[in-house]
Amino acid sequence: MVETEATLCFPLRSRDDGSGDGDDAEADEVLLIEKRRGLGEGWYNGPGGKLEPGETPRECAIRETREEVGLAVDPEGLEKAGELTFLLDGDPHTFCHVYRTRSFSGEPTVTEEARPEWVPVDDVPYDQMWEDDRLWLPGVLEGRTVAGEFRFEGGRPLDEAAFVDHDLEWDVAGRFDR
Ligand SMILES: Nc1nc2c([nH]c(=O)n2[C@H]2C[C@H](O)[C@@H](COP(=O)(O)OP(=O)(O)OP(=O)(O)O)O2)c(=O)[nH]1
Repeated sequence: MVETEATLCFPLRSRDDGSGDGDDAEADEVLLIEKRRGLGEGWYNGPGGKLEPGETPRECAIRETREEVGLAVDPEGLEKAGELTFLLDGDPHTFCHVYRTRSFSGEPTVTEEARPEWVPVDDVPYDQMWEDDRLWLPGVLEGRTVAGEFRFEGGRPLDEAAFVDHDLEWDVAGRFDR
């Protein structure tokens, strides 16, 4: 099986926590999408998708975020947060570059592919996401870096396979070359 290269991008913003208690505590929110078609349809995820020929992962993350939710991400502020390998029945299926950013402009809009939604980082709907996300996304949203391998079995497409096990390494920024 030929491995696909893909990206995910998690835009973050700070919001007044609304407690009205007089301090300036801010709660972070992350822009998730409800995916409206393709792999992972009906689940929440970050904007993202497969690399096009000749495209770098960073270019792909920026393009997909623009196409799926209409946000213009500033390349300078795009921070590499993870590299995830998804294996299906023992074979590499997708290698996914994960980014986060606080530098973008525009307002998220609904497209044919995605319905965007700002979600508090401590209230991410992990029960409506890929099963592995609860293992790595909380750390990514806290600012950490991660390298992970996730093994799925017994099906094609990937989103109908069973998640069987994983390996994770944290704080691996030195390993990322782009
Ligand atoms: N959060 C998360 N994302 C995943 C997992 N596995 C996985 O492939 N993805 C991501 C990588 C890609 O961003 C996305 C799949 O690519 P895609 O959105 O282009 O797929 P698609 O089939 O809809 O492609 P297309 O028809 O639009 O070309 O899903 C996972 O376990 N967790």
